[in-house]
Amino acid sequence: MKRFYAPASIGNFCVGFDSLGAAIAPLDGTLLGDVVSAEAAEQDSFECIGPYADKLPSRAEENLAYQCLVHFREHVAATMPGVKLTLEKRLPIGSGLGSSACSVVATFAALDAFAQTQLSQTQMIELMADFEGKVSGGRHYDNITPCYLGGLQLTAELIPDRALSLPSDDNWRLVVAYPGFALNTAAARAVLPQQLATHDAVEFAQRLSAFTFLMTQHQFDKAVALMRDEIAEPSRAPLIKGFAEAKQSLPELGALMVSISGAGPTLLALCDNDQDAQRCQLWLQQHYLNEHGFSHICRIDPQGTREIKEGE
Ligand SMILES: Nc1ncnc2c1ncn2[C@@H]1O[C@H](COP(=O)(O)OP(=O)(O)OP(=O)(O)O)[C@@H](O)[C@H]1O
Ligand SMILES: N[C@@H](CCO)C(=O)O
Repeated sequence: MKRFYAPASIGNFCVGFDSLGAAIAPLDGTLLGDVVSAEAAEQDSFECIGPYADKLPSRAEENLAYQCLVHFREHVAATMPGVKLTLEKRLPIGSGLGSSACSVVATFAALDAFAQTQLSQTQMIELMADFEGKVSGGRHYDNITPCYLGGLQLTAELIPDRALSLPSDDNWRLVVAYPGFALNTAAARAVLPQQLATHDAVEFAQRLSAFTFLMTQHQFDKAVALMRDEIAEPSRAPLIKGFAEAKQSLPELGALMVSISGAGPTLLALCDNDQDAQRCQLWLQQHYLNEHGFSHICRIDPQGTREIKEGE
């Protein structure tokens, strides 16, 4: 049996709309992501279990993981033996934590290992991005690539091998708070501006290129000081109850930057020490989460998708 874990990720990472993303790992060791297993069977079958399984369509045909299996058999490994695919859905849907990417990445990683197809990194990322594009209303790589490869990734079709891995500060504490309601990614993309003024496009390019350069130079404080999202946040913030208040309150508690994770509604607060992160987390627990929400203090997950043992 092949069993793979794919971690949650933060799309956009504030300054890199559709182009920058980070895989995350809670400091307390919680597996914040989906798990997929592939085991030999007489014929193909699919099961979806786990805490968020009941939030997905009940028909296998509508589940992305099953769609990935059908595609893999038809287009990649026609002679693969029969497989029982099980998705353990551990991330909420429409969370801004790359939930669909997690299922897609874990499924293709498990199938590639099960069928011993040994696809290249680029082939895998392209397969995965096709499926992400199907549901989110746009083909973007910023959840797929960090989820698959780990780390902080500058990622796009025009980038060699689709990904450039950036260093990050070991002191960073990423406080993520999922408020407990869903925001559909396609809906959150529909409110984005259709066009950018030349000045805004130039400033976006300047900000992302300076951020990237400073990160490669390990000048993390200067890089963080540049972090602003003027592309997506202005039009998405009104869709997220409580975001504006959090953005105002958290810097006083030590957050160096407050932004929307991916398409939202998960909020990201960046701190550089545990005490500030704990203060921000407490505020978010008290003011941002409903009874279905959760929060974690995370670091960047350097590993990305990986094989795990049964029971892990
Ligand atoms: N295995 C799956 N995981 C997640 N979504 C799935 C899956 N299978 C089917 N879907 C459907 O795909 C859509 C995913 O919606 P959306 O893109 O908003 O969510 P998301 O990827 O979870 O968002 P985010 O990237 O912000 O976490 C939903 O309609 C959901 O029902
Ligand atoms: N870059 C994508 C991420 C979706 O999680 C967006 O912001 O729409």
